[in-house]
Amino acid sequence: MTNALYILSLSLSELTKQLQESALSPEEVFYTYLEKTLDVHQKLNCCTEIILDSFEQLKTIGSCKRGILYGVPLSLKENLLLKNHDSSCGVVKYLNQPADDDCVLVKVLKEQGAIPFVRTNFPQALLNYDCSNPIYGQTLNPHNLQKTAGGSSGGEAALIGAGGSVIGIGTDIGGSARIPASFCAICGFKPTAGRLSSKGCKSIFRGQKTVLSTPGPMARDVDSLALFMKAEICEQMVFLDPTTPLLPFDEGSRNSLRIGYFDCIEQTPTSPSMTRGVQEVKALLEQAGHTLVPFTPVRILDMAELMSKGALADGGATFLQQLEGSPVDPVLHAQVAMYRLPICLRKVLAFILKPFWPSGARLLRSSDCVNDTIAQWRRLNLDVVLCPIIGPAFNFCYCGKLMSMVPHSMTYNLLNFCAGVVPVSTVTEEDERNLCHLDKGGWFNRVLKKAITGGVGLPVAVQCVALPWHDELCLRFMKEVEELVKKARKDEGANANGKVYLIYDFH
Ligand SMILES: CCCCCCCCCCCCCCCCCC(=O)NCCO
Repeated sequence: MTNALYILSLSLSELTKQLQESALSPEEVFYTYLEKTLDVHQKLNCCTEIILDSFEQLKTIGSCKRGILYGVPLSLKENLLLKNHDSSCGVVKYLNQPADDDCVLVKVLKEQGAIPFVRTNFPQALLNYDCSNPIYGQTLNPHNLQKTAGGSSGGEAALIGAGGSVIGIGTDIGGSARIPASFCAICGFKPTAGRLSSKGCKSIFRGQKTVLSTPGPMARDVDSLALFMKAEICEQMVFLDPTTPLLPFDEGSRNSLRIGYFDCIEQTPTSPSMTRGVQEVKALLEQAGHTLVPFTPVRILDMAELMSKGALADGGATFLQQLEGSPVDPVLHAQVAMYRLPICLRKVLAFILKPFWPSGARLLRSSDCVNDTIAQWRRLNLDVVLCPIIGPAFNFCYCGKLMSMVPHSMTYNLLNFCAGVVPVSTVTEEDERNLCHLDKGGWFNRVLKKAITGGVGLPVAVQCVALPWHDELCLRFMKEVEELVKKARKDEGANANGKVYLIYDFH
């Protein structure tokens, strides 16, 4: 194995150990990843710029030798502010407005010895889970170039999934760190909003508090996500952003868990492979001695309504305003067409739709989704929940037509629970044959069928959820899932039946 292949094969924990012990130098690690990133970008169009300041940072990195991430090259989604760089969010009017300062997360990571070296792609205006915009174009999926990488942190997921970065940061208001992780076979984590600083994470809306956005790490394995959280959660973060809690990262230990599970949710399209992923992981968890309890998400239709009316309380007016002067990317056409409908026409449509699609037509009602959900967890005495995540990777331009799938991920932004995604399997021929069941389930199911047709071999992931501020527990649960899947793969004879996904094969 060449030195480059060796470096690229190391997990984040192994890499940091080798750097701290001087078995590898920051220079050889940096240039190895830079070369790989350039190669991956040529194929996938996942990057927006190489951060030239990183070459300067590399020269003085020795002063950060005691940092947790000393010498580790790091990738960043473009909406994370970086001093003297634009964060366009794919919108023309944000071009040529360089930031005055780095965002807090980047400042802390630099102190911890990490070297941000590349910025990554996203969908225009960030409120979509595809990955294309008129400035940087479409990002492709590393496992099938005919599919999207997902979004909105799709550039991160594609780059990490193809081996061009060992750790990166995405942002997530509706699934944007988790959905592309699912599409690209990596792990993505949405912490409880507020646990990590959001200061300097640019969004297209300001002041929207109903559905909370948060930055979150993305990497090839769960340990890397945990190491990232450990590096960020420190006194300096609280000093730079006192809105974050003085809550040290607790590595803890893994005990037997009581796990709620469900493999589909009402009125929300779910693909056969997403359902199978949950069922297979449920069986593995039971065999390992955990207790699995059926769980029905409470008031999901109320929540879907709150998501839509919270994230777009003005009916999409601000969203359209921000796009003024920009060409609109094709991934947004379905959404923009809806936001442009006059309010009176929407009301008429809602009236007509009500008997056929009540959830899409109901008026906002008051409800207490957070406390109802917590009460349900307490009644069942749950530690965590296992559930599906949107996937497998879609054909281009279908994400905007399938906003009806967003409750799979956005529910946990609305509730402000923490949630993460772990790849567990690949799409089988049988999953593909089972797509015929989607013909029966209404218009959205038929669109989903078109979106995911031709997906054999693509990654399948599951979602792990925990209560607010239980980020460490969520990560420990994700780690348990990851380890059980790896062990099952070995036991079943190295993927002989095509069921268990070979996590590292793609890298
Ligand atoms: C049964 C019908 C349910 C419809 C629910 C519709 C909710 C629509 C909410 C508006 C669209 C949100 C898309 C979110 C995609 C992910 C975006 C994201 O996380 N971006 C990160 C920004 O930092």
